[in-house]
Parts: sequence; C-alpha cells; structure tokens
Amino acid sequence: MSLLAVEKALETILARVPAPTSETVALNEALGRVLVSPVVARHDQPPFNASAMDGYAVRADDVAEGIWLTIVGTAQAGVGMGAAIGPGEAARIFTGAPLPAGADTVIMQEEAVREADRVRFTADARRGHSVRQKGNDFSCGQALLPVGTRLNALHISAAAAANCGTVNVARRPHIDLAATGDELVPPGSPLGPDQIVGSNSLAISALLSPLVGTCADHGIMADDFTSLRAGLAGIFATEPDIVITTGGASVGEHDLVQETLKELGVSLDFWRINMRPGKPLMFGSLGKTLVFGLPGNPVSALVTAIVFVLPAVRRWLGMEQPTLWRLPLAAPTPPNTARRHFMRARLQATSSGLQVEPILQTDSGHTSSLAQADALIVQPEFDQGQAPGTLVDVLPIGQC
Ligand SMILES: Nc1nc2c(c(=O)[nH]1)N[C@H]1C(S)=C(S)[C@@H](COP(=O)(O)OP(=O)(O)OC[C@H]3O[C@@H](n4cnc5c(N)ncnc54)[C@H](O)[C@@H]3O)O[C@H]1N2
Ligand code: MOO
Repeated sequence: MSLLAVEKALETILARVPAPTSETVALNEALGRVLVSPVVARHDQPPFNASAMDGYAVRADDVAEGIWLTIVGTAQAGVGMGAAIGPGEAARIFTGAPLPAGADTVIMQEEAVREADRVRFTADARRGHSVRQKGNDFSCGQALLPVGTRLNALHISAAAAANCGTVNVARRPHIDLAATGDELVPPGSPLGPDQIVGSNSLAISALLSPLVGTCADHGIMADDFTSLRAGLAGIFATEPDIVITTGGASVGEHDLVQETLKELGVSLDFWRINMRPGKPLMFGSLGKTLVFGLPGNPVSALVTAIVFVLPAVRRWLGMEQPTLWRLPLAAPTPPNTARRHFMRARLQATSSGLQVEPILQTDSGHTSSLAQADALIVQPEFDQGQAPGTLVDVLPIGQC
C-alpha cells in the first residue's frame, strides 16, 4: 500500500462514522453533551414586563420636576401589586417585580425623593427605562441553541432559563484502548532494564474522555500473536464502538498488530498516511466497530489521535469540525519533506495579535516538546520553509 493523503484518510474515516443517535438526559447531567435537537424556549423571557431596578414604577408622562406622585402600592419579585396605577400615581417596586398595569417606566430610588406616601424625582423619566420588556430575552418557541452545540455553563444557563428540564443529546461512543509492546510497563512501575513507560493509553484516554461515554484501558499486550489475538478478540467480543491500539503498527518483525487485526476479521481501509509524525496509522472496521491502529511513538500516537480519532468522535456526536487558523509565523520554519508535517508550535499573544512559533524538535518519541506545544503548524508536503510573518495553517491543541 502506498502512503495515503491526510485528507483522503480523514474522508474515509468520517464516511464510516454512523449518524448520531439520540438520548434524553436531565439538564443537570448535560454538561459537555452535544445536542441532537435544538433547545427551544418553553415560555417568553421575561414572562412579564419586569423592573430592572429597585425604585418606583411610574407613567413617564406624569413625571416632571417638582411634581409629587402618590404611592398606591408595592410590587416585589414574586408578588405583583395586583392593581393598576392611574394618573398621578406611582408604585414602590423592586428588581425583578412585575410592572403594575398602567406603569411604563421605572426610576431608580437614587433619583427619587420620598416623603411618606408620596415621591418626586430628581431626573427625567425616559419612557420604558429600567423595564425588561416581556419576551425581550427570548420568546416561547424560539430555538436558543442549535443542534451540534456542545453544552457548556453558558448554554446550560440559557436552557435552564428556558425551563428545559431535559435535553436530547447524542449517545457517546464507548471506546476500548490497548497498548502493545514487550518493553512497556504501566506508569508508576519500577523501570527494569530495556523497559519503557507506556504513556500512550493515559494520554489518549485524557484526550477523548471529555467527549466519549467510556474509555476502557485494557493495559499492555505483549508482542506475540497468541497474546495479541486473545487480548484483541476479548475486546471485539464486547462490540465496542471504537477500538484503539497503539504500537506494533510499523514494518518490523515485532509489529504484529495489523496481521492480528486481519486475522480477527477486521477489514482494513488503509495503512500508512503521508504525514509526520504518524505515518504507520491503520484504520478499518469489524462489524459496527471502528478500529484505529495508532503508531507506538508517543508523539505520533497523540498527533494521529488528534488529527483522526478526535474528528471521528466529533462526527459521531454530530459536532462541527474546527477550522484551521491562519496565523503569522514568529520564527522561520525549515523545509519540509514529501510528508505533511504536523509541526509542534506555541501560540504567542503579541500587541499586534496572535502569532505562532515553531518548535523545531521533530523526534516522534519526544514527549516533553509536545507538552510545550499548544498548536500544530500544518506544513504542506514539499514546503520550502517559510520566513517570519508568513501566514500558515495552525491547528490549536491547547484544549486537548
Ligand atoms: N523500517 C522502518 N522502520 C520504521 C518505520 C518505517 O517506515 N520503516 N516507521 C517508523 C515510524 S514513522 C514510526 S511512527 C514507528 C512506529 O512504529 P510502531 O507503531 O510499530 O511502534 P513500536 O515499534 O511499537 O514503538 C515505537 C516506539 O514507541 C514506543 N512506544 C510504543 N508504545 C508506547 C506506549 N504505549 N507508550 C510510550 N511509548 C511507546 C516504543 O517503545 C518505541 O520506542 O516506526 C518507525 N520504524
Ligand atoms: O511517522 Mo513516525 O510517526 O514519524 O515517527
């Protein structure tokens, strides 16, 4: 198989992702979930003309310098006055209270002089001032949040105000994760001779967990057919939505993942992408299960998870894909090879706007440089290298 273009690989993956399916959850459990139906207001907001200030409800036409109005009642939040005000009258009113019939304006108490049951004002009345008109926030039946919205605190505020106790959200995929490699030990273990700490599973789990239902870590599988076959067959038996392996994806004698997956019935769509890091990525499916075989190198594993697995999960949930940013380079980039380079980089906020500074480390086993990055510059194949100030494509990864 020759190297596949990044776009073609992504297109192939996204075409295999099923359409979102819906489940209903209580709003207090909906943080981070993605809407499959819009949030629609169930009432006008505010439901009545309401005071925005503590002060006096008046008829604007009645207010003039030196004129006293008679206070005929009180309106407070939750308890309206229950009567109208007439010419020459005012009502004491508090923030959030329904405006009494007949009133059209509220004047705040700092601009009022009160004596017993009468009041005059030190400022002009501006008709409608300090009144939140019924429905000025939203009206009954209005769509407030569209399909595809990933609910954050701001969205939950609007949905709650609209009296939506439940929301329809996308079912989240269940993911099974396995690392492969005889040399690997779990993080936190004593490190024996020739051993490496397996970091990929924790990293990928951290990347995907905010979006997915479960991300079950099946630990480390040895580089032999018997262990791999048994381990992976056990995972496929539970029919997860997505299986992700890391390591054993390349061409060495110990890279057995591809052969094992095929033996277990996985139909492979592709293997090897024209990118760095991350060339030996595999993708296929077994029944309804999508299968990603990511490279073992930690930077390659995480970059391919960001570039291919995250978009698949977003599609699964019905979310939009983020677009690349165009930012000026803060420093030159070196020439690229024939493979598209997802170059580690740092965003810099300057007085003239955002810039992106390339990190020149390209070793795909070098995790500390990836930890310093909050963006990837997407450098085209055969790019001859660019001077500072040139606009380049940037994929922000600071939220990952
Ligand atoms: N002759 C060739 N050799 C290699 C090629 C090639 O085209 N021809 N491709 C290289 C590229 S590019 C990559 S990327 C790697 C990927 O190889 P594998 O997917 O087979 O990964 P491994 O050999 O299993 O491991 C590579 C490296 O990463 C470490 N590793 C593995 N798993 C983990 C883990 N879970 N956490 C942390 N580190 C891990 C492993 O110890 C190795 O150091 O192949 C090149 N070779
Ligand atoms: O394509 Mo590999 O991921 O560079 O080391």
